[in-house]
Amino acid sequence: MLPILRSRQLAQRCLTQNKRLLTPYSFATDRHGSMLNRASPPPIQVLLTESAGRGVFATRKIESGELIHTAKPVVSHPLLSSIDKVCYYCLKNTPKGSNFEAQKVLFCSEECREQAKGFYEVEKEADWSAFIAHCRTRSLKYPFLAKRLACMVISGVTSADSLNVFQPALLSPQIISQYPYLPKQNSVTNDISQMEEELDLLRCALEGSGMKTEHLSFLTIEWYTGVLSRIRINAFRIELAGGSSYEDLLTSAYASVESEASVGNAVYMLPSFYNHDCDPNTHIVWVENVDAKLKALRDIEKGEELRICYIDASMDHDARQNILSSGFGFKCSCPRCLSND
Ligand SMILES: C[S@@+](CC[C@H](N)C(=O)[O-])C[C@H]1O[C@@H](n2cnc3c(N)ncnc32)[C@H](O)[C@@H]1O
Repeated sequence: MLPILRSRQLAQRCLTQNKRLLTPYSFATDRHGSMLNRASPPPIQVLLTESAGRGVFATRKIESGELIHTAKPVVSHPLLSSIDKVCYYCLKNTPKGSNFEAQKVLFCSEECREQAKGFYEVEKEADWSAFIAHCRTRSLKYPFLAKRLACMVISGVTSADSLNVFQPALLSPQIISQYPYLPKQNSVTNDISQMEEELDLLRCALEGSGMKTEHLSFLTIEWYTGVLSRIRINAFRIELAGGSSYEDLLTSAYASVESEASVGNAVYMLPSFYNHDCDPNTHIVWVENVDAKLKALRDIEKGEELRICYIDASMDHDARQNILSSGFGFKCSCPRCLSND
């Protein structure tokens, strides 16, 4: 899971990493992963790095504070605790009693209700109570993204392999579907047999709604574990900042460390190619809904890699290394870690 940078001081530091640019990686954006700003292409490209797989690089100088690009999610889902507070499609705060309510979920606008048809027409026919109870008792978030993706595949708005472009987690099955920052006493092992149980519950809900078996043939354990493993590494925790200025965004993002203001989770196309740095030059923020904004934290030179911070950068060296190693499967060798800061 990739949370947001919270520290104002860190935003001011200016360390860059010179990475040799290797083979360009050409990516395709689908209708969910497409960028909002179509007027001019964003000043970035995805290339191979020397040691961190693919990464995002500047194609021109980017000014501090510049909005680099925006992105819509490939798949998103509110937290169970937010279902009665935010739009079921775009995660915008939505007062109960809105005209756009549908059964037990809320939509902030007719447009979102329309957009949600891509999964909601399938989802609303099924009884999800057993699946929800399973996830609720284990504090699991990611299976809801897999469930929504499954409904999108069935209704034909996306393909079963739509997440295959993302790097899968090189982690044990035990932690693939875990929320990385759960306190130890709350953590529940989710091994393969538990994932099989989840998949059974997902299938049963869909079969119970009268769905034909041939429409569910993609729901294999390989599909489910592959999807969860990619979600595990590439999903962002959405925290709505709600401010309008850049300063507001930084301040409210910082405040949200205390309040754990997460409203949901989402996977994006381009943002998922950003690598991590404990002293990042780029920041991802959400203002009022799930649409992500990537902003420069300082001047970035042409050819420089753009990196965001996946964790709470205010933690000390050892804590950061531990989380990145156990939660993301890599040893961080950013300049800040190398200097033992
Ligand atoms: C969200 S993905 C970033 C894009 C990824 N490099 C790719 O090729 O798809 C996160 C993964 O990238 C790699 N990664 C990100 N930041 C890294 C870093 N600072 N050092 C080493 N590997 C890193 C790790 O394998 C991590 O699990």
